[in-house]
Amino acid sequence: MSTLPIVLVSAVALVDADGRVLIARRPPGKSMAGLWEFPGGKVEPGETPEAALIRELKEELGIDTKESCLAPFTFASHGYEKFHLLMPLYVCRRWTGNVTAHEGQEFAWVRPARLGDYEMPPADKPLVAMLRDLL
Ligand SMILES: Nc1nc2c([nH]c(=O)n2[C@H]2C[C@H](O)[C@@H](COP(=O)(O)OP(=O)(O)OP(=O)(O)O)O2)c(=O)[nH]1
Repeated sequence: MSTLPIVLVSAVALVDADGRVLIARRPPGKSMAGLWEFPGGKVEPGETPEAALIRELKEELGIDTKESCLAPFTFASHGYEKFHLLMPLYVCRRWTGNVTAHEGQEFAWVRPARLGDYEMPPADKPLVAMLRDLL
């Protein structure tokens, strides 16, 4: 049996009016630097996954959304070497403010069919397939 800690990370596919999805590039110095990911981050103790996302979207992108605008879509359950990632993925089509790189990150708005052109963490592969087929 694995004794790896389970790390809960909330992530979101922000979808714009043209049906494109926002991905962000992991900055140098972090684990998996240079890979593209869905915005989000670790859920802190005492926080709900939705509250974590609302917080991260404000911190990372400078946008505001609310819980009722976060629709559960699917999740990733992936064994990394040092931890097991459990990552709910929400879809969000309504927010206020303009997406701006608050933490110096690079962004891309991408059609679901083109997400495969961007290198993403292994946990994200099944998520990309689901977005491509179901979004
Ligand atoms: N936000 C986000 N994280 C992802 C995705 N796919 C994936 O494997 N992860 C992993 C990368 C990190 O290990 C973790 C998110 O942690 P984080 O972004 O909040 O924190 P971090 O980079 O400072 O953490 P660390 O891994 O450098 O310790 O989840 C994704 O699509 N979006």
